[in-house]
Amino acid sequence: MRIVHCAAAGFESARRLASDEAHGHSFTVSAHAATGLASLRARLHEATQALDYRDLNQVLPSPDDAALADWIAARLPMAADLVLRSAPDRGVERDADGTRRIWLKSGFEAAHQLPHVPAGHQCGRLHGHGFGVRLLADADRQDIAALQAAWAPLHAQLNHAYLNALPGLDNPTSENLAAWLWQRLGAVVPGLRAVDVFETATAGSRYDGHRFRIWKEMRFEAAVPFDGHGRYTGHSYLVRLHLAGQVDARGWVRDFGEVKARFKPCYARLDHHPLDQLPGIGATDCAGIAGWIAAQFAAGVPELCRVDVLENDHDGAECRLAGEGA
Ligand SMILES: Nc1nc2c(c(=O)[nH]1)N=C([C@H](O)[C@H](O)COP(=O)(O)OP(=O)(O)OP(=O)(O)O)CN2
Repeated sequence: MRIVHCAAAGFESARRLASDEAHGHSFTVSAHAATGLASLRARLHEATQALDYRDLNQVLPSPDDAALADWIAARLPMAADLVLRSAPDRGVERDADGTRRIWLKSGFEAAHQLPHVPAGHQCGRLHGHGFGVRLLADADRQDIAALQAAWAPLHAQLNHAYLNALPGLDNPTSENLAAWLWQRLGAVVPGLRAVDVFETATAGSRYDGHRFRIWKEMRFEAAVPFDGHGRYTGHSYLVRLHLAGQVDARGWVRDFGEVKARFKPCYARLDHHPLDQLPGIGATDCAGIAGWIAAQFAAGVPELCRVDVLENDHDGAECRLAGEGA
């Protein structure tokens, strides 16, 4: 089990890239590091403040997303993974070892039904979603324009379609959709690293050519000690459970609904409670809460590979288990 702390910051800047007119962005960057949360927060803030309301071409010769992530990483005192977002649909991930992946987010609106779910399951009925899709590819081998070009014909095929009618998608679970997209994009996108499918605002699946990782999010409201003098504060927490594995005969790793149902007893102990009174909890920061949830939940769900807990839009922690850098 490995705890990774997360901090995030934003900056508003202008830049001009080779093919562009000068224009502005609201950038956000989140940093993920195993040690030194206070220093991570402070130095991330310092680095992003140095870019705020700046002409980025005065800072870097070619301030593309990957170069900006390198610039910020060089100003952090510890090894950190970064996720930089230059617009809602694009950005770059930079691992602590310098590996960089660009990402493009898009979506489509479609109808489907899942033919292999148990009788009475809501997803056996004809229904639909505004699906999100995120493509990740090596930054040194791909650019956003090439990803957009590769995605366009697939968008045309999926948007406003009945997914079950498309060849190869007779069982269109999030997992099968991610694998279907991977098969079609792999041939035309050298350096493709992963395909994410966001089925709802709270659930989705990643396929990286080898394994699936699904996630389900829930929110809970809780109190935590604020200082050493008996004062409490509270947060609306987000918990994101990740499960990794292969798909079964139903076409999923585990039903999102089952993940939620299995989490229910744990959820009941968190929601509308003071977290310092949970039996067995150590620290009540996000790291402590994520570790506590992982310990409670992992026994019944061997596919659990990561638990994220965020106390607001900026601050959180990940508890990484087997196969996720634990
Ligand atoms: N592993 C998977 N599980 C489920 C899939 C899937 O593709 N892979 N799909 C479905 C349904 O299509 C469903 O619409 C989405 O599931 P769920 O998250 O349970 O939906 P809700 O919006 O009802 O979730 P709440 O958080 O309870 O509002 C089911 N499972």
